[in-house]
Amino acid sequence: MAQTLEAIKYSNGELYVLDQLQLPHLTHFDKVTTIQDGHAAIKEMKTRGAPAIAIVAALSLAVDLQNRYNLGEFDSTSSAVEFVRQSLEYLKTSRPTAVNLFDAAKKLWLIVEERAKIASSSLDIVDTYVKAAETMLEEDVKDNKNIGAHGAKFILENSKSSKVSVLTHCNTGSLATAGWGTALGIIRDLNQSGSLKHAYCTETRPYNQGSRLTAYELVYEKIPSTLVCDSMVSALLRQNPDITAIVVGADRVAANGDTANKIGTYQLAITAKYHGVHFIVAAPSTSIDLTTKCGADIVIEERPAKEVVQVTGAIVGAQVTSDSVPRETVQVAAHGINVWNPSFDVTPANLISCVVTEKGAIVKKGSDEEFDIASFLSA
Ligand SMILES: CSC[C@@H](O)[C@@H](O)C(=O)COP(=O)(O)O
Repeated sequence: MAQTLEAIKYSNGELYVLDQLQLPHLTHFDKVTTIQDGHAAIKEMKTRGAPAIAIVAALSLAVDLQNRYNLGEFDSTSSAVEFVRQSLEYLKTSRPTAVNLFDAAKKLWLIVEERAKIASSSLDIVDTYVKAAETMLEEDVKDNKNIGAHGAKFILENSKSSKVSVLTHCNTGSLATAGWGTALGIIRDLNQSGSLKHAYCTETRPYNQGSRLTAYELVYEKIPSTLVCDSMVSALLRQNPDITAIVVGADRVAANGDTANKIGTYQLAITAKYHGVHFIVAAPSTSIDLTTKCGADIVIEERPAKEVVQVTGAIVGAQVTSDSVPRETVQVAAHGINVWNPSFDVTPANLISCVVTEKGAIVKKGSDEEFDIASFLSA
């Protein structure tokens, strides 16, 4: 089986981030040396996907801190601590919806704040922060593999057939995480065990994470798969009773199970319910925000109108080299039309069959058919 793709390369204090705006045409890594580079990569969506956003933010501060320490910029322990605090606040302003970034910033700050009570030098603070950020990178791949295994088990246990077809939305794979992926990790797991009949991925308008990124991952790993436009899913489910489940990721799961994910997820959940197809949310527990009671409290990012009215792609037939692919941006909508471009929507918990985390599959219990996520996580 082919190696999974990599979006984040980090070693010896150096960070390179795959520029996903160039995919699927060109593999180009940008070197990230400052928190400003990390912030821009996230805001411009060169790197995206809830777990990857958190990890790139955390590691951009790790490299920035080390560089500043080597240049002698911290004259005291408290100056290093203050730099960490301000940098985490700044990184949190890059994108608002995915909770993983806020969760990571909170955990990293708590570790540094605790260490600051006994640290005798700025180096101690730098080392403590860097180690904590590196641990997040390592943990994410482990968590994704567990999500993949739990999700595949849930689907197979709830299917009449030993080989299943599934549909996914947006990109939740190696490109959206430190590796392997969440919802796409479930597809990988099913494929690896010979239990996947076919995977379908949506285009995921307007930003096309499905056709540009998920399709790229599926083709790269030779997973049997088909791309459909977002508007084709209901027709596909009606025509193809083999599709057992729709699996999606999450940017934030509220305490009651309401889930913010890529725009278009909600309509998939409605059609899944109508067609009797399992609707599965796959996410690390770091995507669960128990402080947000329900979906109405989740801040939904709105993106620029140009992402809807324009399309950028490689020019068909143009001369391609290993480091450049001629690309063109064209206007596809009528000039002057008003645009609404929310990047995410909220799927109510009552449309979700199960939330799969690295700790297992959370299903609804009792006659009121509600998730008890807090008890599951604390068990
Ligand atoms: C494992 S990634 C989960 C989600 O972050 C994913 O489904 C998604 O909505 C990504 O949105 P994006 O705008 O590309 O960052």
